[in-house]
Amino acid sequence: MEGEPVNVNEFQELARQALPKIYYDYYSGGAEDEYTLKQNVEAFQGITIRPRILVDVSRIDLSTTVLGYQISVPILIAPSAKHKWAHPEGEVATARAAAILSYRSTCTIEEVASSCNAVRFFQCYVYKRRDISANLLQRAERCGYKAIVLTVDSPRLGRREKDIKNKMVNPQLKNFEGLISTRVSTDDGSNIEAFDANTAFDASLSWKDIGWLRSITNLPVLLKGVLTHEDGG
Ligand SMILES: Cc1cc2nc3c(=O)[nH]c(=O)nc-3n(C[C@H](O)[C@H](O)[C@H](O)COP(=O)(O)O)c2cc1C
Repeated sequence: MEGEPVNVNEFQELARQALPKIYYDYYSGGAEDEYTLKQNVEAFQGITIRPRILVDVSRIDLSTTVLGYQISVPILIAPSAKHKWAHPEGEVATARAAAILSYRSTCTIEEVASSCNAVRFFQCYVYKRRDISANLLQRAERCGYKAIVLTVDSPRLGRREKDIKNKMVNPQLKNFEGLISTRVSTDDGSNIEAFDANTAFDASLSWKDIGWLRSITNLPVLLKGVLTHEDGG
């Protein structure tokens, strides 16, 4: 690549060169032949902007509100796990921009909260050990996160084939220290999958549990991953 990177694809190429393959594959890979991943990229390319002409754009204000909170641009970074694999500052740096902190972040809820005053939300899963979910939610609330984002589209982790091949290692995540060991070691494929499938995710999670979640937090609960209009209705 010549000169400074100027677009996302060029940054991705730099990341590919800089990161150990096992981490690069984790960030960039998808599940099951990466079929949906490819479809998402294609669908995005199919979106066209219809610019209107002769509109005064000399002063542009992209600020808006989300859940009543003012944000400077209508961009939120989706929760994604394990940022410290890419940069020593991890989620603390991401949160300076705009972020929904992942349940499985590599910085703690508290570290990210004290890094700056951005509006932030906390993403959670419901683990079989409900006390763990309750503990993390209460910490997020205490630290001033404004909403809980419950991921509802992954009762099981997608079958991420690159992670299986790379025998992806699950680290001990600091948010869970003293609560549960997130370090799992099997010789059989991705350790992340092994942890989620065997130890962590409560696959019985259903609508009735949303009431439970709302009973343990005063924050608004948003559902992340509603995929059909039947579920949205
Ligand atoms: C490396 C990586 C880690 C992710 N970790 C999480 C996570 O911890 N929690 C979560 O709810 N979603 C997680 N996601 C899913 C994203 O939030 C998002 O829903 C998904 O990537 C689809 O959006 P996209 O098409 O813009 O990538 C992760 C995605 C990636 C690529």
